[in-house]
Amino acid sequence: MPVPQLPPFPADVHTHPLLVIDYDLLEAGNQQEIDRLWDAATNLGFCLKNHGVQAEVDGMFEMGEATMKLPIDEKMKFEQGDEGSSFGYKAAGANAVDANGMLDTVEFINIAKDDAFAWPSIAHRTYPSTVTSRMESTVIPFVKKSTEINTTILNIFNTKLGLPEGELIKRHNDAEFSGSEARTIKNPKGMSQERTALGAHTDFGSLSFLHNRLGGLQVLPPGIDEWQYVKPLPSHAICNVGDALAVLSGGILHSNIHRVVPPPGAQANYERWSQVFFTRPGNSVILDPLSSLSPVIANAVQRNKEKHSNAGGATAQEWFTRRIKNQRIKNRTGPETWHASRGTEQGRA
Ligand SMILES: O=C(O)CCC(=O)C(=O)O
Ligand SMILES: [Fe+2]
Repeated sequence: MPVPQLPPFPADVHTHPLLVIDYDLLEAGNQQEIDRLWDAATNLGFCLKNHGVQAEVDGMFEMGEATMKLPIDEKMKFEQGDEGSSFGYKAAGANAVDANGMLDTVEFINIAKDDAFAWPSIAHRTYPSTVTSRMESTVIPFVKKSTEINTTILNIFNTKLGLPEGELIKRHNDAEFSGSEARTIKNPKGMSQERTALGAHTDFGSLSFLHNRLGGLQVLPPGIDEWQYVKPLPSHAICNVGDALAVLSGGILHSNIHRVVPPPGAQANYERWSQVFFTRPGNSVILDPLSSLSPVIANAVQRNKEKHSNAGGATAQEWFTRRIKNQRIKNRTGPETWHASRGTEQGRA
C-alpha cells in the first residue's frame, strides 16, 4: 500500500454528503434500495458500500505505486500521446486544468478494459512490466468485478428509464471496443493549496466507480456555486454518472461536475492516490437521447429542452477523443482549446 497511516479528513471542513447505497441489497433486488439509488443518481453521485472489490482496489494501488516508481523514461515509453487516446501513461503537467492553460499535477496509468479482457493478446496497446506482471493477479479481477457492478447499476437504470430490457447493456457490450478503462492516479504530497490537481470536469462515459483514501475530490452540485469536498469513507466507492448516460437518458441522469485539489489539512502532507474504473459505451454508440425507445426519456427531453445536454449525435468514440485531445497541453492554442474539451458542464466549469 502506498500510504500505511493517514491522518483523518479534518473535522472542520465542510463536506457534501453522498447517499450511501448498499450494493448487497441492490444485487438482492431490494426495491427500497433500488429506489434510493435512483434518487441519488438523479440528483448527485452516490457512495457504494459492500461492493466486494476492496482487495482488488488495494492490489491496484500497489500496482500504481510500483508503476509510478519506474524511471520517467520508462513511463514515457507508454505515454498516451496527443491524438485523443486515453490508454497508457499520462505524465503530470500533460493536461490543462482550466481555460488559462494551468498545468495539472497528477500522473496516472490507464489500462483499457479491452486490453485486460484480451490478455495475453493486445487489443489496443502495451503497458509497463509493473502492469503486465499483475495483469492476471490484480488488473483483470479488478476490471471484471468493476464491470459487473456497473452492469448491475446500468440494468437498474434501464428499468427506471422505462427502456426495453437490455438496451443500456447492449450499448456497453464487451464484444465491442470502447473507452472503458481502469485508472490509478497519484498526486504528489505537499502541493500548494492554490494548485488544482485535476481540472473541473464531468466524466466522459457512463459510470465511474471511484476509490479514494484522502480528501481532495470536490463537487459542484446543481444550483450551488461553491466547490464542496466529498469525504472519503473507508471501503466505500464513489459512483458518478458521466456524460454518455446524461445524454442517453435525456438529462434524467446528471453528469456530476467535479475536480481534484490537494487534500485538506494534515492530509496535504501525503501522496494522494485514487483508483477509478470508467464504464464507457461501445465506440460506435451514438450519443443521442433514447427517446424513441422510452416515453419517460421522450418526456424528459421535452421538459428539459433548454438545459438538456446534447452531444449532437456524436459517437461515444468521437465524444471521448475530442475531450481527451483538447485537454492535452501540447494541443493548446488558447482558451478555445479548453472550451473544445468540454462535455455536459454547460458553462459551469
Ligand atoms: O481522484 C479522484 O478522486 C477523481 C478522479 C477523476 O475525477 C477522474 O479521473 O476523472
Ligand atoms: Fe472524473
